[in-house]
Amino acid sequence: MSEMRLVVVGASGRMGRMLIKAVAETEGCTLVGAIEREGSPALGQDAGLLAGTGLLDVDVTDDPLAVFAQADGVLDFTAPAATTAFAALAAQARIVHVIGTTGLQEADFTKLEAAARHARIIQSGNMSLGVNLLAGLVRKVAATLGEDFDIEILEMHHRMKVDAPSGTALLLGEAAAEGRKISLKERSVRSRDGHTGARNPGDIGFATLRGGTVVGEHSVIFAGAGERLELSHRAEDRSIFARGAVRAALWGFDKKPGYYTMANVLGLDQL
Ligand SMILES: NC(=O)C1=CN([C@@H]2O[C@H](COP(=O)(O)OP(=O)(O)OC[C@H]3O[C@@H](n4cnc5c(N)ncnc54)[C@H](O)[C@@H]3O)[C@@H](O)[C@H]2O)C=CC1
Ligand SMILES: O=C(O)C1=N[C@H](C(=O)O)C[C@H](O)C1
Repeated sequence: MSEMRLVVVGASGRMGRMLIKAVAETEGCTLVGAIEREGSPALGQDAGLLAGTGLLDVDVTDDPLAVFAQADGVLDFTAPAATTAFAALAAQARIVHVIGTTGLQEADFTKLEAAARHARIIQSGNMSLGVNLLAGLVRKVAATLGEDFDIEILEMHHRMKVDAPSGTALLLGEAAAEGRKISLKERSVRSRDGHTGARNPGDIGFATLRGGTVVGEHSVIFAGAGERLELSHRAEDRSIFARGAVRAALWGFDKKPGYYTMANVLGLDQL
């Protein structure tokens, strides 16, 4: 099979630079484009120099249409409005679109599902092996323990993160809700303040911490009477997400158009 030609969008972001490096270091793929938003100071710079890998002879541009036409896949860790626009372009170009962007709302997911009629969309709030394995464990524990164990999800991220709860916290909440056979939308409690009254049995609570340079920490707490079980993941380096995204793109290369997740890529969908 020929080398997969990949584009990184959001090239100068924290994840964008990690993705450029991961593509450059992975066999079987090659970087053919790097996209940034209009007005970004990174425009015109060499993507490799930007990412600290050495010259790659790929200039950062703000013209995705021309670049997607020459590519097999796009790696996208940007922002919801950008991601839905890139999905439409990926559908037009019939390519793989790996989406790590979080903070997506229902209307955004509807657009991504429409794009998945022609693109191979692989979307996940967390591209690491550890978190996707954790989600499987959470689903099993939630199914095993009854409603007398309260589920609370705690996350901490760096001070620059703009969305809450994190995509990972929501992914873990969905796994817990699936295990319990309830709807997360109906049972999630996103914040508490003031006289809230006692906790409703069966709710799934979320708590968010932000500060410093924390890459990403998540705990799912099952709190019962007299005992507590905690399942946790700590990301120590953003490269785990970037390597996961490149692995997802390579996995998607020979797949049919559709909407896939990291659990499909990692073969954890039956867990
Ligand atoms: N699913 C996962 O495993 C992970 C997801 N993320 C998510 O990825 C996203 C980005 O995170 P960071 O890299 O930390 O943020 P960042 O703010 O450092 O990077 C985002 C980049 O996207 C660019 N961008 C925004 N709109 C654009 C457009 N229309 N065209 C081209 N570029 C555009 C920005 O200029 C910026 O350089 C967030 O939603 C974050 O939560 C982050 C890490 C792991
Ligand atoms: O913004 C981040 O940094 C991260 N975002 C993802 C999320 O929202 O869960 C994944 C990871 O935890 C880092």
